[in-house]
Order: sequence, then C-alpha cells, then structure tokens
Amino acid sequence: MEEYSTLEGTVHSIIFQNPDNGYTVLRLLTDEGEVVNTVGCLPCAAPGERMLLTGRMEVHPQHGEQFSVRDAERRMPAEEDEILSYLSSGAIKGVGPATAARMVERFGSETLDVIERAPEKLTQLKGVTSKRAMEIAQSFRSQMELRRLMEFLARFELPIVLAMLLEKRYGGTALDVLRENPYLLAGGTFGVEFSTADEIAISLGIPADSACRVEAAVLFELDHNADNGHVFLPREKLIDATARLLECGCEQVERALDDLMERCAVVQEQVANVTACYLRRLYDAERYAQRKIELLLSAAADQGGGVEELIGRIEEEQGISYAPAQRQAVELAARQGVLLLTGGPGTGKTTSVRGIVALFRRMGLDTVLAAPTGRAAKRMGELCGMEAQTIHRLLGMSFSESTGEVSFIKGEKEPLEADAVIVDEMSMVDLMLMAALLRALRPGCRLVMVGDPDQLSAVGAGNVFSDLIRSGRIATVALREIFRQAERSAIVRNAHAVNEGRLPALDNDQGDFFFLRRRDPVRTAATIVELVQTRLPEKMGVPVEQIQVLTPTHKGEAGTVNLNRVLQAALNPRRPDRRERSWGERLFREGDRIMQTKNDYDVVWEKPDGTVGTGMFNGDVGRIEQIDPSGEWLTVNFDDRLATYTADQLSEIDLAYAMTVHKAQGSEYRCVVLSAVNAAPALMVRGVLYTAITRARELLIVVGDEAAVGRMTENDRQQKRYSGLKWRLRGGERA
Ligand SMILES: Nc1ncnc2c1ncn2[C@@H]1O[C@H](COP(=O)(O)OP(=O)(O)OP(=O)(O)O)[C@@H](O)[C@H]1O
Repeated sequence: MEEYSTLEGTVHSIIFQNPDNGYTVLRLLTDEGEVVNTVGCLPCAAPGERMLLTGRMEVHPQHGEQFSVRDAERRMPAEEDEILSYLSSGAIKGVGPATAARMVERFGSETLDVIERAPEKLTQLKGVTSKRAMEIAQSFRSQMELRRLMEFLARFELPIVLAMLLEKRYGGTALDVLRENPYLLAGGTFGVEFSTADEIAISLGIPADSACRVEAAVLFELDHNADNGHVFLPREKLIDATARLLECGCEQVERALDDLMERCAVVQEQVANVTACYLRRLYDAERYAQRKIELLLSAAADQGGGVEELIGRIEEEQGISYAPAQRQAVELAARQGVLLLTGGPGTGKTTSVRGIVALFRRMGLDTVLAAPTGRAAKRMGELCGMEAQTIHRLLGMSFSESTGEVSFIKGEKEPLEADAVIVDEMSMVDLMLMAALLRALRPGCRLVMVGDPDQLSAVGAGNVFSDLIRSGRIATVALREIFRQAERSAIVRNAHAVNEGRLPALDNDQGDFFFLRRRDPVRTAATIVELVQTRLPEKMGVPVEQIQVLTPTHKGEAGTVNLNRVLQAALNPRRPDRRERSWGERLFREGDRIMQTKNDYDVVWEKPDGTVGTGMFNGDVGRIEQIDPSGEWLTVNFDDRLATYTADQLSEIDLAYAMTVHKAQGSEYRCVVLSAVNAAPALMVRGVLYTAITRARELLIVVGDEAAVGRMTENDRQQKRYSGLKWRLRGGERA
C-alpha cells in the first residue's frame, strides 16, 4: 500500500500555476521551519495561505525531492503577516505590495473581511477610489466563489476541474445552483455518478422524495442505458430500475416521469407493443433519421440509363470482372437514392466501392467518402485512391465549452455540397451520428452505406446499420462470395467459420493464422510478451509498432491492465533519459504507446506544417513524445499530429500496448496477437472473436485456451438493444 504523510505550513511562494486546471508548483514553509517544494492541484493558491496537505515525497528526475499532494485542507491567511504576503503576491487584481501594506496597517487581521464584505471602507486609504475598491472586492469575491466551489467539490472527492466547468456554465452563482440541485452533476455534461450526487443532496438536507431527486434518477437511468446502447427503455423497466436505484415506490417515479414528459425532457411513445420512453435528443434523432431516409428514398435517383455500358468500361479500366452481386451493387448505386452494401472480410466490398466511385465520377456526381473513425477513414482513402474523412470532420464538428455539447456546422441550413456520400464501417455509426449525417444531406443526395453487420455494435446508442438492413425498405446487396485471393488467407477463412458458428482451424500450418495453446493466464501473458518483444520481430520480420495485442477483457493476468504493465516493462523499460509521470494507478513514460479513451474536444494539436487544431477521439493511438520536467503537461504524437495534454487530461489516456477488442473496432493492424482466455460471460461471445480476427491484415496469433475460443464461437447471443428505427421505417406508426 502507498504510504501517505501530512505536511502543515504556510505558502511561501508560487513557482508555477496553470489557471485552467489548477496545477501548481509552490514552496511551502512548514511549521517546522523547512521549505518544501510541493506539487499538485491547488487552484488559486497564494502566498500566506495555510495548508494541511496529505501526499507523499517523490524524487523527480530533474527537480529532486518534492511533495506530491493528494488532498488539501486550506485556510485563508489569518495572521497579519500571512495576509500581507498573500495580498502582496498579486493574487488580487488591483492590489500590489504598497496597497497591501497600507491595507494591513489599517485593517489588521480583519483586512480580508473588509475587502469581501465592506469594500467601501477601502476608500479610507490613500489612492483607493470607490471604483478601485469595488474592483478589488469583485476580484477577491470571484476568487472566493471559485475556492468555495472547489472546497465543496473536494469534500465529496470530486475532481477540481469540475469547478472550472461549473463556473463556465453558471458563472458566479455556480455554488448556489449546485446547492439547490446537486443532481445536475449526475450523468450528461458533468458525468458524476448518481450515487455521489445523492450523497451531496443528503448532506444538504434535500429530502429523498423531492421531485428534483426522482426526476434526476429517471434521466440518469435513461442516460446510463443509452451508454449501454439502448435508444429507449420500456416504461415498465425504466420505472422499475429507477425505483430500485432510489429504493422508493413506483408511484413516485411515475409522477416524476409524467412531469418530465410534460416538460418534453422525456418522450413516451408506443413502439410496436412496447411503451417506449426516450430521452428527448434520442427521440428527435430517431424520428429525424426515419423521415430523412424516407425523403432520400422518395427522391428515387433512377438515372440509370447507360449504366451497364459505363460499368463495362470501368471493368476494363480497372482490369476486373465484377461478380454478379458486385455488379448489382454498382448498378443499384446509380439507380437508388440509398444503398446498403454488406459483407464479411474478403467478399469484395472495397472493390465494389471503387467501382461505385468510378461510376459516380463518370456520372458527374460530386462524391465524398467518410468513415466513423480516423483509422477507418485513412484506410478507405488509401484503398479507394481518394481522400476520405471522418464523419465528424466532414460535418464540421465543434464543441461548446460552456454547454459541453457537440454541434455540427453542416446541417439542414448549411448542407454538404456533395451529390453522393459513401460511408464505410457503418456498423460503428450510432444513432446520434447518423442523424447528424442525414441532416447534412441535401434532398436528392445519394447515400451508400457499407459495412459488416456481424462486427460488434457501435459504442453509442442505436442499432443503426442492422435496423436499416432489417427494415427491408432500403436496397441492400449482401456480398457473400469470398474471393479466391482472400480465400487463401486462413484469417479470412477462420473469420467466416467463426461467423457461421464453426470452430476456427487451430492447426498451425496455415501461413497467417497461428494458435499457441496456453491454458494458464500467467503463461498466456508471458508468451504474449515474448512474441511481441522478440519472436515476431526477429523470426517473422514484423516491427513491434505493427503488432497490436488484443484481449476481450481489462481484468486478469491476460487482460489489458496487466498486459500493458508487462508489455511496457519489456518494450519501454525505465531508463534515466526517459521521463515518467504517474496518474492514479497508471505510469506513463516517454516512448509509451497510448490511446485516447474518450472524446476530448479541447486537446490542442499541431501538424508539422504549422496547422493547429483541437480534439482527440476515443480510440486514437499515439506515442508519448515528451513529458515536461514539471510533470504538468506531456506531448503525444498521433501519426502526424503532436497533441499536448495537461495534467487534468491524463485520465483520458491509457497505455495501448494491449487494448480490448471493443476499442479496436474499425481499426486494422498488420499483425494481431489475441489473448483468448476466459473472461466475463458477456465478453465470451462470437462477435468479440469475429471482430478480433478481422482486425488482422497479414498475421494473427491466438494465444490461450481452445476452450475459450470454443465458448466464444458457440455463443452468438447478441445483447438486445432497444431501438425503434426498424419499426418506424417499416411504417409501424402508420399501421
Ligand atoms: N470481381 C473480382 N474479381 C477478382 N478478384 C476480386 C474481385 N473482387 C474482389 N476481388 C479480390 O478479392 C479480395 C478481397 O476484395 P476486397 O478487398 O474488395 O474485399 P473487402 O470486402 O473490402 O474485404 P476486407 O473487408 O477484408 O477489406 C481482394 O484481393 C480483391 O482484389
């Protein structure tokens, strides 16, 4: 266990302070008379302030010994000399050392009280007009408000950065707003657990049956289930889950739900035989998606005259002869406003898309290519020989700091100029993104959606791709034939076998697919390290950077957490010239491969050509280039973008030597090493194994237990997601 110690004293001087996240380096004069270098999140800290700190001594490679703060109890300066050094430090706008001295001489230990509560008295001092007195009071009060907000959050062990977000959203009244309704912290923008918001409410004496509590719980349940993929919840389930969360009666929840419906925060509608309750934004997205798709379908393209001849010329040009289904796909793309193209690996999707692109070009259609992730877009662009972008970029995404909401420049008012949009990796597109994309299409714009419906579902809410397919309303071409070139690959053969519920061949004479039996997770992890560190680079000529270790789970010896630890130790061990920075349980080192684990629209990046932008997205992988000696920021190289992370953004990155199969969705690697050991039942499913296998382009090594491989192959249970899109497209509402 970590050994923590305490340190008590007065701030002597501030060496560095980041106003955005509160990261501070200061000198503390302890009560024993020692000066100790201290680092941590201590926003607005100023000389003269008293602190009782908990933390531990660390040895920094550049700065030597320093005390790293975990918790802080802070008191404003009370003694005259403390107040003087606080005010002299420039902590308050409009007060310099000379004014500070005059203030303390006149008001003594009451000085701070006078500034806050009776600033008019300051005009008794020479040179202080009433305007200046008010400015001084204003500066001090807003600092105090922020401090009180921070102290309030700190009492509930909430991250200090929340104070900055709350202040941006609610200004100087943030603490009052929060005291009135602490539940606004739960879920959504601020991402706090309901139970924590509840704890705050209880401490403030808010009654358990208050309307704001029950309503917040209903919204929290809907939000939480949307994170698990559900677009709506059946009314009964929602009421039941909320009542269990609150340990209250169902009638109370029903009342809250009705109030929320009245205010249109929740929408209730009959979907088939289910009474569905939707969060407003998801309801709007689903309705919009249905209507816009119908609009695109009704603007029947049918400009198919002479298409056969054009296809013939394209075949000649590309030196290829399309299989019947591929030909049908290219033809339908010309004739239909909306087309779905589905197929597993090696079934010729990309070849068909290339044909569609060539055909659209000849038809004079302005075509754009897009995919849900950066990696998928990059690959699509390379294979199709023209630029492809992420859907977010195509739509001109922006992020509002004050509301925490994402918005898109492109939409109904300012649609894309394109005549046709082709989207790859559709299985990863969730409902909100689909609605945003549809909003940006002009009526009459063609939409071709390509993907493999057997891949794992999108991370966000919805079943968009399979709902569209199963609605039966949209022209669909399913490519089933595996092409001969692809058929030679055991990766492709085994992927199809698994998809059909047959065990993959594990007999090791297959060129690109190998199985190493390790029944014990500890040995599995050891073998994976050996493969990545020596065997694959030395014996198979695969550079370490082109190998990705995948595993179904975070937990256990062969889960991401442990694999990352042992792979880091083997591939990027501790060295005197490589700086380190720890964050919670994680240790980052210069040279480490890392991954962004959530969307952050604030991370600033720069390209070598000087282009600057913001935003890194869930699943982006990069390498730590430099850790600042103060530990306050680090830079990460993502392909060609150098991104800077501040200390409070470190919670959003993790080591990526190993990652879960879910996180690898939409990415491809030259070589995949898959850890196949037992994990939680929800993860031992066919979709996980199938997705893992199809991530490997040239080489796949499965390390583990064939029983685990068997369990995954057999279990094709897919988690049911509540969604109404298929039903709506089938005309359910009109029935
Ligand atoms: N009509 C065709 N005639 C001959 N070969 C073809 C034809 N269509 C595709 N191929 C070949 O089959 C292989 C797989 O095709 P393609 O890359 O288009 O499939 P895919 O479905 O996009 O596969 P993946 O999802 O694995 O990338 C390629 O080598 C491609 O050249």
